[in-house]
Amino acid sequence: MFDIELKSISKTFLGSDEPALNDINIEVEKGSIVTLLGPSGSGKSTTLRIIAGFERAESGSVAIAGEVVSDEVSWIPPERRGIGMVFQDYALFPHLTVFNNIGFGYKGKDRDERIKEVMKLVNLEGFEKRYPNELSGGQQQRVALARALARRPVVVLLDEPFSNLDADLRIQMRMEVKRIIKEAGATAVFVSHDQKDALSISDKIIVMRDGKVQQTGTPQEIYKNPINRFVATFIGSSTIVKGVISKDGHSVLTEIGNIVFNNINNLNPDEEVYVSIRPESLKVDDDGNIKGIVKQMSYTGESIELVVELLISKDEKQEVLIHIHSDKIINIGDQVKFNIVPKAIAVIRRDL
Ligand SMILES: Nc1ncnc2c1ncn2[C@@H]1O[C@H](COP(=O)(O)OP(=O)(O)OP(=O)(O)O)[C@@H](O)[C@H]1O
Repeated sequence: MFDIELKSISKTFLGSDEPALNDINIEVEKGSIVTLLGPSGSGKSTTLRIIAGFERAESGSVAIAGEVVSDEVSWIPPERRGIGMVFQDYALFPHLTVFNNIGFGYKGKDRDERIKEVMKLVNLEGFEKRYPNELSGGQQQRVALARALARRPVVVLLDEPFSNLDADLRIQMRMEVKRIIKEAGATAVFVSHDQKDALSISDKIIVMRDGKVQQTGTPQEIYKNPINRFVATFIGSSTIVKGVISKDGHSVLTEIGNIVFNNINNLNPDEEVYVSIRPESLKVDDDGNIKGIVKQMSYTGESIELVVELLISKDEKQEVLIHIHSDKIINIGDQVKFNIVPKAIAVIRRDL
């Protein structure tokens, strides 16, 4: 059962030649967390606003909990769609206490009881009488989330909810927000341009670019099997090399060597392809059969990230990304040898 269904949604803003959304189809399963992920201008916020009813599509339909809320003939306004919103800046009322912010607009008989319940859920007990300016960023976000959940919405929509938090708090709040949404049993759609937020919080990721859906899948599917070059380089880092499928169809002959695959789906012998190689698939090894020179190096604490340049032919070079998880001392200008290990390597069609 889907709590959100977008069918063939298109939208071109007045005065613009290019559509902001071009034939978008999205299905969000009940109780799941889905992230719309893409670069600036890819159409994420417009999609969210169309689901919420702040914007109307020219064509296509939107259904929430099985009911059509928008199509060519019908229109249900935002306040009657059973939606809770968390905005990027949280949009808390500065003159209201935490208690009254959370209860704002809630008219049910169980108001006080429900506010207490959601305050417990978001771990804000004891903060009832505080005002928003007396709260930390993470606490403000909890209030915004509690307010969105108070009315027991079918769907919660969150627009870049982590962008105002510093790095440590961001990691903590990702896990916390996920817990809260799952405990509340809500269906949630996030908008994000941050791949780490998307990978860590989502059951499914919808990757968008130029108003189109590029790929939909679990974080693992998107990371391990990106469908095109854009997805491979936008989510995580990847080295892209050119290759040709071998005659027997079991390997790809690339500029940096022959890579064997167990199964290459839907690709023909001699077909020209790209291969996306994640940094953890290149293993530095003194007996390795690929050689290169270290051009850049950065130490992140967890690993050493290298950019290594290989000489492919007299006038062609290829840079590859390698992550090392050891105390090995490597300097810029050193020669390194490495092998390809089939951990996270994907064959990508050239025409997608
Ligand atoms: N109200 C508007 N009027 C005209 N054009 C708009 C309007 N809102 C969005 N657009 C355009 O529609 C396209 C998609 O914008 P949208 O805000 O949905 O992208 P986004 O992926 O959310 O980007 P960001 O991460 O920067 O918020 C962009 O080209 C943008 O300029």
